[in-house]
Amino acid sequence: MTEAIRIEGVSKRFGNLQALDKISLSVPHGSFFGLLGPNGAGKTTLIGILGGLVRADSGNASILGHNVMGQNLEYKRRVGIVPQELLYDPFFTVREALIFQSKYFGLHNNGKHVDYLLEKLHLQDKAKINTRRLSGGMKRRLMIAQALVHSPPVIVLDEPTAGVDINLRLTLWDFIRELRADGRTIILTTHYLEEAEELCDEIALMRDGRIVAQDKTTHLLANFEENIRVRLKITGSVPKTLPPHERQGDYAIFSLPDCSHINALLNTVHNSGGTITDMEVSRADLEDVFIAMMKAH
Ligand SMILES: Nc1ncnc2c1ncn2[C@@H]1O[C@H](COP(=O)(O)OP(=O)(O)OP(=O)(O)O)[C@@H](O)[C@H]1O
Repeated sequence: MTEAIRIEGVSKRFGNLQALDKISLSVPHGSFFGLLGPNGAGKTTLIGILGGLVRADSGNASILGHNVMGQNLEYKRRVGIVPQELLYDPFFTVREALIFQSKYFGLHNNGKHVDYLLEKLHLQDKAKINTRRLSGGMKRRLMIAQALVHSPPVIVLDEPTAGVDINLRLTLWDFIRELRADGRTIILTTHYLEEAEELCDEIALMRDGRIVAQDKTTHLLANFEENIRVRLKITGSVPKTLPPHERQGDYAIFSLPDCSHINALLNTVHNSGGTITDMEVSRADLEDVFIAMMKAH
């Protein structure tokens, strides 16, 4: 598989703050890639470098083989970036803004594609409204449409669902999945980890300007050592020799490597005269992996 994005040893300082520290990352073309990390990890700075908005101090980055750091702006045709902040031009209607954006790319007859984007992003009935009059969620949809006017093969979405209601979030993901099925590469940052777990086939976890893990989502979950979570409510005599656990009110929470350890746990409770009055078993999710990784680094 070719690489949609290649980042090699990219560093960026803001004054005393090392926002990015020799980041290297490879995003396969055609993948749905999640870039996750706590506030301030450096995700937006890295995306800014890919979009030519932030100048790296050192390192290299390319999109589909086109360097993003030199004078050649050819890479801009290959990528559509949806930034986190709501940026819009208050002088245009929604449709005018998209037609205008198309012209930046030399697309002078882009009306059909603009109408397609308006429909897919549920903005048709807002087409003739001034962008100032859009709600926050609608402005975000307009920004997504703006990033797609030139049908870029690589799409970078920095928290696209922040401030978007649940119905729209679902339709938005359907649309993004369609784009992906069409062969595009999607790079996503989000703080909704269940969203990342469902959508992304590969994930990089960032912290303090560094990548602390990068793997297929299924591998990250399968290799997590505390894969099974058992929540028990024990009444009667609570055994003194319980394996390590956390307390949550009346419940004891156990993290086990796999299901084969459940029997031994239940036997320990039973043999000491304890009674289990409630039990819940769940698999670790991306949030558990994320929290454990952040603690470890
Ligand atoms: N222009 C700037 N000047 C100074 N510091 C900056 C600038 N841009 C970002 N930073 C700092 O760099 C660090 C990384 O910020 P960045 O926005 O890349 O993080 P992030 O992972 O996108 O966070 P969030 O999840 O909150 O969006 C932060 O400590 C931030 O305060």
